[in-house]
Amino acid sequence: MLRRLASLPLRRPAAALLAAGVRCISSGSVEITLPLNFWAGKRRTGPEKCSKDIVYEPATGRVLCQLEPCGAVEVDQAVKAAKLAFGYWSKMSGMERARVMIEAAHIIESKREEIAEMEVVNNGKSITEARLDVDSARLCIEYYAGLASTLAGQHVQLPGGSFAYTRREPLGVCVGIGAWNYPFQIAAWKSAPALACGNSMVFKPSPVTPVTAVMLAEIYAKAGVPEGLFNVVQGGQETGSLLCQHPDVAKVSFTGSVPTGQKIMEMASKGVKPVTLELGGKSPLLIFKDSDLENAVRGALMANFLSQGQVCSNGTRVFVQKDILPEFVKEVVKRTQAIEIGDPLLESTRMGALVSQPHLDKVLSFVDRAKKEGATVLCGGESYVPSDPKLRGGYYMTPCVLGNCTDDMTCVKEEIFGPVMSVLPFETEDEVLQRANDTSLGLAAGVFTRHRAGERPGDDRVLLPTEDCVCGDGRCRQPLLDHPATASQSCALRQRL
Ligand SMILES: NC(=O)C1=CN([C@@H]2O[C@H](COP(=O)(O)OP(=O)(O)OC[C@H]3O[C@@H](n4cnc5c(N)ncnc54)[C@H](O)[C@@H]3O)[C@@H](O)[C@H]2O)C=CC1
Ligand SMILES: C[N+](C)(C)CCCC(=O)O
Repeated sequence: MLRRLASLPLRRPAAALLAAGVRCISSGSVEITLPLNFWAGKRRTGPEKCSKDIVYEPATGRVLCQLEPCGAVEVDQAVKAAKLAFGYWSKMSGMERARVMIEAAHIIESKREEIAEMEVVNNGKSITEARLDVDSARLCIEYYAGLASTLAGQHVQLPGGSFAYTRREPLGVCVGIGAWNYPFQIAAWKSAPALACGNSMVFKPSPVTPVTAVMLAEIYAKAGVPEGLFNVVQGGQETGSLLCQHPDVAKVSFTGSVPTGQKIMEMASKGVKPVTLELGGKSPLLIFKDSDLENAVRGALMANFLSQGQVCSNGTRVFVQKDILPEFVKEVVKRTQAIEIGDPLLESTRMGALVSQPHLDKVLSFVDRAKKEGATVLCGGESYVPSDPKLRGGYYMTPCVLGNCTDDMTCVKEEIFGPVMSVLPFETEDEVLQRANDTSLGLAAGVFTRHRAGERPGDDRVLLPTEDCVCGDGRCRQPLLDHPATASQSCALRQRL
């Protein structure tokens, strides 16, 4: 049950309050007492005897709720419920499944503000970002609903009039295990494809952010999925292991850190279960001197400070071509210092709180280590106490830009998962490509330039397949419209490669 500690003078429906410009909840006002597990169509309490984990509100440091980690009995009940639901759901046509999923998407749309607010209260990110997360969850469910009825097998003609055919069959009970940075969105991104294909799911959120996955379970139930189709069990490592090892689980989909991903792959391999892993990153962002500086600066800020920097695909190694380094750094630092930090439920806030005190400490210790290893703090990198007294116990820090970085520093090699940007100068394209690729955490990459590879002034290599070549040679892939070379020069370039 969501209870207001400071109750509103007049209890009005959320929509009416919003229309009147009044936020329904405020940081420090929410206490969650409803059970957070959900299986066979209902919220459930955890085991009677268990040591409860405390869940905190990042914006204030207050206790938000207590978590009852599920043990073997509860995990088994959830998997059994999912197995039963699979029997019904897997026999429905794609079109029938799509109808229910579209209904779930409509409900998400109607509850956008409520879900976003609870995400903020539990995770600490700003309300403007949380709303986009809810939209992305809804869009994902809509997308896979659209795909559900298109899943089809193949017909293969064999000699003598015989034929063979293939069918796309669902696997059964799938397990989803999520990280804390996008709690509602990860639950939706994992469940939507699984459900569209006819599977059922038991989802385990991070014990740090248990609140909104249960809201998704209620939404699916309201939309009309069979009881037990999408279940939520709460807990940490032990509950997660029980799920991965359960004999009735057919597949595990995981989002989280590399070390945990390795353990999950190992457990799943013992049961010969397929796994999908979305793990950490230390991605490069390449900024060439010919780029639009305004675009590049905005890109670097987004790629480092979205969700307080707690995004796996963030471009945290920012390689900047030497010629524009001073100008780029000046602008990035100026704008980083202007980022509004504070109450994540306020519309004006651009950066909320990090997810927990231990995580904040870890991020700050990366900044300390960077200093010891010779990096220069160009701005930020310190814990921050907002002026509002109710936020004083929250987990805030000032976003940080590190200069004088080198490739061997810890801040450049390891995933920090916080608002810390490392800036690294480079001279040539070959050099930066080699350095950018020199990582075992290469999840994503970004490039800012006005020219594609092979088109940069002074660069005569042909790297990207584009439109038809002016020379008429089918294998030649020089761009037709903007290539400076004549037909014969273009062929000559190709031959030199
Ligand atoms: N590639 C991607 O899409 C994303 C990757 N991440 C990565 O996740 C990390 C941060 O998230 P955390 O929640 O701290 O990661 P984590 O790996 O500590 O935990 C992730 C989930 O795994 C569970 N878990 C932990 N040990 C387990 C075990 N032995 N068996 C089964 N489940 C277990 C946790 O309870 C949690 O639900 C970062 O490294 C980040 O890069 C986060 C979000 C997205
Ligand atoms: C939603 N998005 C694209 C910003 C991040 C998704 C990956 C992650 O969960 O960290």
